[in-house]
Amino acid sequence: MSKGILLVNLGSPDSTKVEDVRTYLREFLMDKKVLDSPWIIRKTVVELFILPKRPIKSAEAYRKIWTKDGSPLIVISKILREMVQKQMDIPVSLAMRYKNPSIEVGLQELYDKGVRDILVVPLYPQYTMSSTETVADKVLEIQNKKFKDTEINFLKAFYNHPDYIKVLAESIKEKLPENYDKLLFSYHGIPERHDNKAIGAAKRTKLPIETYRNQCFETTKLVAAYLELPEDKYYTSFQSRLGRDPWIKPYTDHILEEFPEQGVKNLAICTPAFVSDCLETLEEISMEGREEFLKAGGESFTYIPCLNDRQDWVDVLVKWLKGWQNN
Ligand SMILES: C=CC1=C(C)c2cc3[nH]c(cc4nc(cc5[nH]c(cc1n2)c(C)c5CCC(=O)O)C(CCC(=O)O)=C4C)c(C)c3C=C
Ligand SMILES: [Fe+2]
Ligand SMILES: [Fe+2]
Repeated sequence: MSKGILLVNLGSPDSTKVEDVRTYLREFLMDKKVLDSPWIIRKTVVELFILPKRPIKSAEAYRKIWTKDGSPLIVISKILREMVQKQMDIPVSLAMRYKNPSIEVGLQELYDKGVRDILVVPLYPQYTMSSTETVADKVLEIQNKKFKDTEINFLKAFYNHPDYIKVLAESIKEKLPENYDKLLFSYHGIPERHDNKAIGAAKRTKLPIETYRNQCFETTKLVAAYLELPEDKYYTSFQSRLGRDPWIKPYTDHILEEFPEQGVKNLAICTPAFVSDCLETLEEISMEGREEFLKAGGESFTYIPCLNDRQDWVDVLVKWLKGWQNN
């Protein structure tokens, strides 16, 4: 069977117009793997409490990072696809879990090229229900509706893979200032309830299911070991909180406020839950986070970019994809 690759990232609104941001947030937050309450409660919360105002604030944030070619997340993902395609002799397509290009379009593109054996690559190093699992759900739903004669497999989460750790660590090393007090690893957060579900599933099934929080700490530990960082030189925290439920801790915004009074004045920060820079890294961390830290008494703030279109990252992806292709 003819083989092909589908790279999948999260997705962005089509534009920074409030209405486009609202449509995007509706699709995103109505996903039961993101807001995991019963449909009627989710619908009420999303329509009555989130969608009237949040899109205005989010659109403003998107406007600060938007490029002439669109959302950084999409632009970078397109470049990544092109670079991977250059080194692969099978078709490589790109899709987004929310909005465009959709997973349906990505699968159709491969199908029209005669591909029937597909490796889906969720572009998330750590897996959890609101990232990797919802990509798999959507892909399988569409396969079942339209592409029943295809075989589909998924690339495993790579949060502890030595190839990934090496490129991540090297990307950090290149940007780490000589005199920094602490390197903060800030990961996208999730509600604690999501990780509790993973703990329940691990107990019930005796499968080696790792919580998202533990995976993040493992990524930090492996990068720190690679870079030979002493324990007092790095810290792990979680960003992007939404709503009133408890999310996994510690919270990045609290840490950024507390660090200066603990003597951490020169901070470097990386965001390893994201392989491409996006709203959460460029605006929430590099703009808002920087301001918060400096206001609290911090002196220097170095934002370390995501892997984006680094050649060593492309080479690692290509190595993994060729491994699958030749299997
Ligand atoms: C309940 C809410 C959310 C969960 C759970 C969640 C998990 C999660 N998200 C990412 C990756 C990204 N999220 C991004 C933006 C974003 N995330 C949420 C909410 C949850 N995410 C919202 C509402 C938004 C939109 C912006 C906003 O209004 O604040 C992005 C950036 C997208 C972009 O266009 O740049 C990414 C990427 C992961 C990996 C994850 C679980 C670990
Ligand atoms: Fe998110
Ligand atoms: Fe955010």
